[in-house]
Amino acid sequence: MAADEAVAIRDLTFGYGGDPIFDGVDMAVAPGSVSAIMGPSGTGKTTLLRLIGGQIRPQSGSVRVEGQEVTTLGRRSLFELRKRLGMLFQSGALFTDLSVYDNVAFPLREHTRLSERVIRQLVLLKLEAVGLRGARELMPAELSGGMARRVALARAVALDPAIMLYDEPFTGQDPISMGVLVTLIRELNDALGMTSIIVSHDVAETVSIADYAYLLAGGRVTEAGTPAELQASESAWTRQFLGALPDGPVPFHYPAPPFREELLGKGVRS
Ligand SMILES: Nc1ncnc2c1ncn2[C@@H]1O[C@H](COP(=O)(O)OP(=O)(O)OP(=O)(O)O)[C@@H](O)[C@H]1O
Repeated sequence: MAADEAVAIRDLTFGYGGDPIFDGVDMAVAPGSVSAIMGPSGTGKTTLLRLIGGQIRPQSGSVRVEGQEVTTLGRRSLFELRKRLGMLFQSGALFTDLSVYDNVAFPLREHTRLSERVIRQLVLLKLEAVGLRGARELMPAELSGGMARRVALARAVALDPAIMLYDEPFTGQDPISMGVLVTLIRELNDALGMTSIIVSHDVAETVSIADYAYLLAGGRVTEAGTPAELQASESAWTRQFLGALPDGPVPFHYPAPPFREELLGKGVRS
């Protein structure tokens, strides 16, 4: 079934058992776009990716991926759907006992019946796309952190997913590797005709390649728009968040009595 939206979320509510994490989330991700999901720690960004991937089910609401309702899919259909979803998570380590080549070949050998000759073409193509065709014989222990993340990216797109989900893809990277990854994510999205959703605390880098960004807070999407629209937002909170400003509606200072009073010992018991 053709879908106007790569991912469409409507009136989503979810909680792990305690307080609800989502209370009416709506989101519409256009095919071919790069979208950023941002928000303070603990607002549920990773949880939202898990709901999109069908790893967890919401209490109510709808999550459609390429027109398919994920929340009611059975195991077999979910398995099929996941082949269309690529995931690059911060914790997604490489198999340490497999070479770079075999790491990228792994999903192809696992999920397809392609011959080794075809698999070789595909692996070399993906490694070329991330600039590491020449590193195919290396073992993961011989790679820098940036190279390892790029191999993981090549592995994540090995099956040509329609949608790529990234969870904190830049964490732990030096500025050069981060710049390479940022550009790569955008280029791969466009070259492979994917849709990408990125959860990241690296606001400036993520926004620099995003077509659209969602800010999550308090169980909802508090603001959504193009980076330019968000930068021009009337909300002081949004501007503070996007500009990484230390002070604003989210105060720098934990609530405390006036400093002068404390220095002078007023109201201090000990
Ligand atoms: N498996 C789980 N069981 C119970 N609670 C969980 C589970 N996973 C996450 N949580 C809680 O759900 C809330 C949202 O977590 P989540 O990791 O989705 O947030 P996040 O926005 O991705 O955070 P961060 O930016 O710090 O990575 C947090 O309060 C977290 O403690």
